[in-house]
Amino acid sequence: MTETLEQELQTALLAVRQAALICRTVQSAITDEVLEKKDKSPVTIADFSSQAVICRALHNAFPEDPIIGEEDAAELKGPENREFLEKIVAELTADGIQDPTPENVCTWIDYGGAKTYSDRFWTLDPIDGTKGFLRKEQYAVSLALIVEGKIVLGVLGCPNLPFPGENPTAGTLYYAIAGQGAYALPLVREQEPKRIRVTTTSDFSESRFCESVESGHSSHSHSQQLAERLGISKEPRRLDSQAKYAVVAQGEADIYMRLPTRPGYREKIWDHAAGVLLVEEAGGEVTDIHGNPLQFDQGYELKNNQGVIVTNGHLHSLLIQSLDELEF
Ligand SMILES: Nc1ncnc2c1ncn2[C@@H]1O[C@H](COP(=O)(O)O)[C@@H](O)[C@H]1OP(=O)(O)O
Ligand SMILES: [Mg+2]
Ligand SMILES: [Mg+2]
Ligand SMILES: [Mg+2]
Repeated sequence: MTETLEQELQTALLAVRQAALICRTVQSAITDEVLEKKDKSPVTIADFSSQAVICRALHNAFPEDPIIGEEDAAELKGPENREFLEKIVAELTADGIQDPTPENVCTWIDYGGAKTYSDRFWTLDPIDGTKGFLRKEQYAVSLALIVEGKIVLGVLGCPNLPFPGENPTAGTLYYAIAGQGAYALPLVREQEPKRIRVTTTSDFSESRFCESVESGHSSHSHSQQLAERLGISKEPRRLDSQAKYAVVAQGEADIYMRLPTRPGYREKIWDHAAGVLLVEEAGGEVTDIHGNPLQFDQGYELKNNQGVIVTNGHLHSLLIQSLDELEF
């Protein structure tokens, strides 16, 4: 990568930080402001507010860049959801965003409406782990830039993950640029970025894995069988969202398993892109369950991949081999 991506990095860090702080405000006040999407998954004022501010910032800085975002404003435009839209407007007004009229908010959200692959695009999950967000547990704001099918920049805002090596619940902002390493910044405090690295564990008996809280997103029974086969005895760490990638990248777990619960599900690119680069730049390895690289040039889904396996690198090939043998 000869380009420095400095402007992209600064724009992305500023936007994700702002969105993460908005999410934190909404999470601390959360009541029952949830919409149900067509696929029955929840979406909140914070998901829409986060997508609005990030897409607005990206559009201002890089008007030509398509954004493949998770949410769209279609449902917000219906009269039955006017009150919900007004709440987003009120939230963005309180956050000091300029001119957040209902129309502008919908326009900003829909900047994230690209669906197809292009040579250079952003992908955004305004809140990854909405279920964790609603439980007041882990969630992440995830943004990545993909150029010619390769993830070149990833930013992950994790408002409820403590800064590595510190206790307070102040939250952490992670970023990685291809070829330049993975870093953590406190979400609120000004500080030099701290380089993060995966563990050097090469023995499964000393390893710990993490996985989804939701057994509907990743099979807990299969991960347990695999753990037994490999001699992993430590309890898994269960947490929502791409925070799992951050936990592996900063060496707090050695493995993240995402094992399919049904054959037809295809992972979405915004659920992985930022996390993948973070782990790779921290020295780790990411593939699907068959050991194939994740392909980010197939549109909004990882069409040619099934599940995801993330490790510190040392444990990767043996883990994939055991998965193969288990033939789930
Ligand atoms: N059957 C499934 N398998 C894997 N991931 C899923 C499945 N259904 C939903 N998801 C996605 O898992 C992500 C959360 O993952 P985690 O459990 O690791 O926190 C969400 O983005 C969610 O997408 P969606 O936004 O459509 O709900
Ligand atoms: Mg969702
Ligand atoms: Mg989401
Ligand atoms: Mg998600």
